[in-house]
Amino acid sequence: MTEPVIELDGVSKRFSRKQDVFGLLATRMGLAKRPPEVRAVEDVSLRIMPGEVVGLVGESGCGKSTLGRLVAGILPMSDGRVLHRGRDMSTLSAKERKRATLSVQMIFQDPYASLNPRMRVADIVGEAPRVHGMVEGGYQDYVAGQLRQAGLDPAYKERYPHQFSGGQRQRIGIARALAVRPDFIVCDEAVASLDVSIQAQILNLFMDLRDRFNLTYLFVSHNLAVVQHISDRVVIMYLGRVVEEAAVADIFKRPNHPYTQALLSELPRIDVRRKAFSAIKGELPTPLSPPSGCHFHPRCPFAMPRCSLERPRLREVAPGQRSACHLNDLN
Ligand SMILES: Nc1ncnc2c1ncn2[C@@H]1O[C@H](COP(=O)(O)OP(=O)(O)OP(=O)(O)O)[C@@H](O)[C@H]1O
Repeated sequence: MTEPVIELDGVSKRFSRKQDVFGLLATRMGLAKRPPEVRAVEDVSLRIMPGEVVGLVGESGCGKSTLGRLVAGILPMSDGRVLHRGRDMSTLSAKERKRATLSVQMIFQDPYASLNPRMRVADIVGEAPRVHGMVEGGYQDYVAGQLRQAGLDPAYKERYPHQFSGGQRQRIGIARALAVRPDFIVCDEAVASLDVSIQAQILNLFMDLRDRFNLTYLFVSHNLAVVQHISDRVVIMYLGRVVEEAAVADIFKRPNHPYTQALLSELPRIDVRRKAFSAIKGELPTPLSPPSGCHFHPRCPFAMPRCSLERPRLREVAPGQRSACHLNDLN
């Protein structure tokens, strides 16, 4: 059986909320409770297979970026394990971990903020492979090759990031990520800040690179049209939990979870039968004190008494489609 490139096993992330100095003193002296925790990601298990593009979708604040950062290893977990090609990242030796960390790269929404403005493009792209002894042939040729691969003219390699357009900067970010030869890339809203025509070019570049280098992607986005275009499989998150996952065609044709249905109803061309959900009721509750049971129940038009009491488990509702909703037990 093929092994997943990335596997998450019960991954959670809690952030402790900052307190002011009086709150901190009161907590230290035992006069006040510990500061409340933000449960950004709760018990997520996921397998991503070689060559797959998995779209990660949900409203703002539901934990997508946090999950992406946990996968990329740039944020420590509170609980759970992330396995890269079957190996638990936390149990690797320092040398092995360095190699595994390089294998999983991240591309961010704001290419400008993620590039050092004082570094020339050649160094932005070439520094990590040079430090890690990955440069094949001459350094200048290696950098030129990496830039070319991302669709940039190597003649500009002595320039600084501010001398490039938004789309070109994102290509620099892509060249930097690819230069250390990853097999898995987390794209966190990687095209969200670009014009629509540039978005299409960058999405096509991601697809070309996947085919050329056998890459696997976790594609974090709140744009359903982009996710539909690029993904093989879609994972829907709500308030830190995965509520549904399925092949892209199944998610868009027959969404199971009421939250997925509500999200899709915001796409204009979706089946009118789902118009009952045309806007998701109410605001996303705070992850400081999420609703009991199914987190979605206060906003769900189908909520039953059980939904506020018991957390629904993700279970298979059709081949390859898993959903966490008590309604499925009524069928
Ligand atoms: N460093 C942090 N410290 C405290 N809370 C945090 C931190 N990072 C994220 N959070 C909280 O964790 C929750 C999930 O945030 P996250 O950014 O992962 O969501 P998201 O779905 O990616 O949203 P967006 O699309 O707006 O980026 C939010 O309530 C956020 O405020």
